[in-house]
Amino acid sequence: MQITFYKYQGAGNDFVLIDNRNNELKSLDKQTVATLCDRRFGIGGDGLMLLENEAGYDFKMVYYNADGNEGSMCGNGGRCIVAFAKHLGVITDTTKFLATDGTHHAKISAEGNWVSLQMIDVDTINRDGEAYVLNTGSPHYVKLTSDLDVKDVYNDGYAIRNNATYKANGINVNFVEPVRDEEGFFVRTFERGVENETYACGTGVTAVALAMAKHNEQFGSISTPIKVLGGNLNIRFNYDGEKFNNIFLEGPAELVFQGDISVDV
Ligand SMILES: N[C@@H](CCC[C@H](N)C(=O)O)C(=O)O
Repeated sequence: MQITFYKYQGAGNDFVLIDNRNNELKSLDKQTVATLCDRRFGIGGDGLMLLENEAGYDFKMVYYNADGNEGSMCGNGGRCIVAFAKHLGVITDTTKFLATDGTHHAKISAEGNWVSLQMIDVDTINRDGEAYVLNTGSPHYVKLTSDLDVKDVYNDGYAIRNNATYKANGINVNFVEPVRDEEGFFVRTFERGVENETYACGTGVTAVALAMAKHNEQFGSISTPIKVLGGNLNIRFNYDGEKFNNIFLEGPAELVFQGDISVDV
């Protein structure tokens, strides 16, 4: 069967998007998703999303990681699917959609390339040694480090993601360093499901911003700029010393190209 796909990127985290409102794709098997996301044998992407109809919502986001498994929440994917929904005419400038972790509200700029996405509230941050472990829609490990620009993120991230604690369910591993002479942080992430470093991870930078507020005992209404390999993101939230709410992940979401490809379904 021939399908039309759209390739989006948000700060270099890239995705294949498909409009499945007519439910033409009844199911996508693991191998088909992995091949579509393959950078040599397919379109290429860190993940694949289906935009589907859902009663009571503007749309539903169905997210697969590049390895073909259905993933948990993807923050940059969420921002990209909002831009896609605007491109399709499903929404105008605000939206309420359903994802695997629940309801999300978002706003998109008039030009359609800047998305502010509300993330789930967070009330638990655990420790694993010096690292912080929390769930922002996907599970994240956050570790402060130095010399992040030359760090071996692939090997160090792989070792943590595959250690005895995390191997079975996996975890996304974020390394973070404060930016010198500027506000905010530089973050590099080894992503579960891609099983490699990506250029950005939205739920990851959200986890970093919350963990760093706890680490630095910063309370109230907070805005945290974060640099990643693929650009700049910003996280806004409230922290009362126990719970984090009104969490917004903000950044670019751009259509790169579109095309047709044949898939076995
Ligand atoms: N790139 C994503 C994270 C996607 C989910 C993740 N790989 C997982 O299933 O653990 C983001 O922007 O949040």
